[in-house]
Amino acid sequence: MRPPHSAPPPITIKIPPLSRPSSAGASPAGTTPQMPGRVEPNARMTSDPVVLSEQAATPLMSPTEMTDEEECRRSLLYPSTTPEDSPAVEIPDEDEHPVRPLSGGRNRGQTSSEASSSASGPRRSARLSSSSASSSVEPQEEFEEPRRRFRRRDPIVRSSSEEDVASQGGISRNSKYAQAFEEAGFGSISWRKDKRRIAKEFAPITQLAEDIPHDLHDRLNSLPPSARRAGNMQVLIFEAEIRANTAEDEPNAPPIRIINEVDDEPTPPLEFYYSNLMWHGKGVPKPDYDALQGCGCNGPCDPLSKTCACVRRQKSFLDGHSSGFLYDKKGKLKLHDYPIFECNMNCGCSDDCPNRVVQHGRQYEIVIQKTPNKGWGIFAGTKKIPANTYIGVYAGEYLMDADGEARGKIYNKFGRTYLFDVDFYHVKKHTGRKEVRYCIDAYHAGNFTRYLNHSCDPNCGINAVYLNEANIEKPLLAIFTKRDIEPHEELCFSYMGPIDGEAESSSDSEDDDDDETAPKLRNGAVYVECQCGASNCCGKMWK
Ligand SMILES: C[S@@+](CC[C@H](N)C(=O)[O-])C[C@H]1O[C@@H](n2cnc3c(N)ncnc32)[C@H](O)[C@@H]1O
Repeated sequence: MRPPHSAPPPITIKIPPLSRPSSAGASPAGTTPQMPGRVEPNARMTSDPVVLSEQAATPLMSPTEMTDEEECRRSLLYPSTTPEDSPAVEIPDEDEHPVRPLSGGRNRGQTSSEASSSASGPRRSARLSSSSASSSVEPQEEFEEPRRRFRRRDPIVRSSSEEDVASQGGISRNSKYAQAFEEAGFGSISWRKDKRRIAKEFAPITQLAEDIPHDLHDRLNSLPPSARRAGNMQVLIFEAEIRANTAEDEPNAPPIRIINEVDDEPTPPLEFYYSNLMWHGKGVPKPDYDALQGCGCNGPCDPLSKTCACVRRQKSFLDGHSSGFLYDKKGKLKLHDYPIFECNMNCGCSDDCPNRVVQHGRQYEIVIQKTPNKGWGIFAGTKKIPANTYIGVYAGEYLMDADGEARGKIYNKFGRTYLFDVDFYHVKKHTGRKEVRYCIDAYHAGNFTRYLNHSCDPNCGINAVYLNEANIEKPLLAIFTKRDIEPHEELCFSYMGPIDGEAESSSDSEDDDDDETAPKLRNGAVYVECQCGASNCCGKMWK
């Protein structure tokens, strides 16, 4: 359970730390993520052309001050819990927290009580966003009821249709077997009639932010750096963790390699749980399956269909700029910056439907590689990646915006941001709400996309995509290439979102340091000069 909301300072979120001191209060060597010289503003990545608000933040700290700051960070990120906050056993209910966006299932990690009892590790943060406003909005739904891990399900006999189940090896409803089953207390259902119910039963489980596992990194971080480096162990374990944690939702994705030819840091800091999933924070509603509309197509959907519900829904969000689905026959994106509505678990169409791309996962090799001046980045592998190819989902914690704001202030102290505002134009238009309601934080959980650096001339873009989610305010953030990517070329997107107007004046700078690359203080937040190297570089990553 999370601590009481009343406790100041404003952060009331408790996330299980990935790195945890072995004894109370002390952080052993290697447990604290290092942030050599990279400093970020309280900025958010954005996909909409919105001006980012510059928030108060502390300036860069000296190493000594950083050490002193650790206790502060811990108390902010992982406030201590009272006994009533930490029930002895919490058993999640799959009904209450169903689905996750990408296909496949995953075991849950620790319960929140286990997590809170071990909380204390330091974290860094900052935020990425698709636009920039901020707001604290009343949650639609809260996970406050006790959760049960197991629920009893009445046994059922599944049959796809009355006519042909027997020929497929199934049990027809009229067969003697079905009668025997029913006499024994088993019900029977048919696919045609009970499609939605069956889909819901097999829907993926919603992951909760409070359950983000951290034991693997805790163990690794408790080892001295020399031990972690022996035999390339840290790299091998990092790469293996990626494979293990994505095996279900990206079974066909080429393996991700980690390369550093710049310095001797073996991998990025061991500070997050590698996952392609969305981990729901407090107050964030579970995915809405009930209102999720599916099409009734058989086999692959026809993009020219006049009756397919998914074609019609997609069309209604295209403002006449395209027709059919947003993917062509090869699964390439036809139009950037528009929301994508893929066929979903309530659809009758087949798995090879052209409107299922993101849900099939990454198909191209990518590499996590250290850059000389921007920290870690994402690069193409040995093969060219064609334009308009799906790369990955910006995975992490789905948070209420107010929680993102609070985290952002802490993250500023570390100078890196993984917060991303979900502030797409179509969401604002659809809801009539200008404020950002949710954000995604890839600091504690996320995938390789958290290493995508900013470029003023980006070769990738971000589209809102809806898989198994009817809530227009909760899309996934899918990254697509915007042009052909050469082998070994770095992949970047714009942290400012699509640039459709003049960048905001930087006259509000509080620091007129002559050194162009020195971190700048603006309204208390620390900014780093953009190092993208593009010919049109405007020198900054944030509006
Ligand atoms: C989302 S992280 C990207 C991954 C990051 N490089 C890392 O090592 O974790 C954003 C941070 O990367 C760095 N960064 C990204 N793009 C940059 C750029 N164009 N110039 C300088 N630093 C950049 C900044 O420190 C920024 O806060």
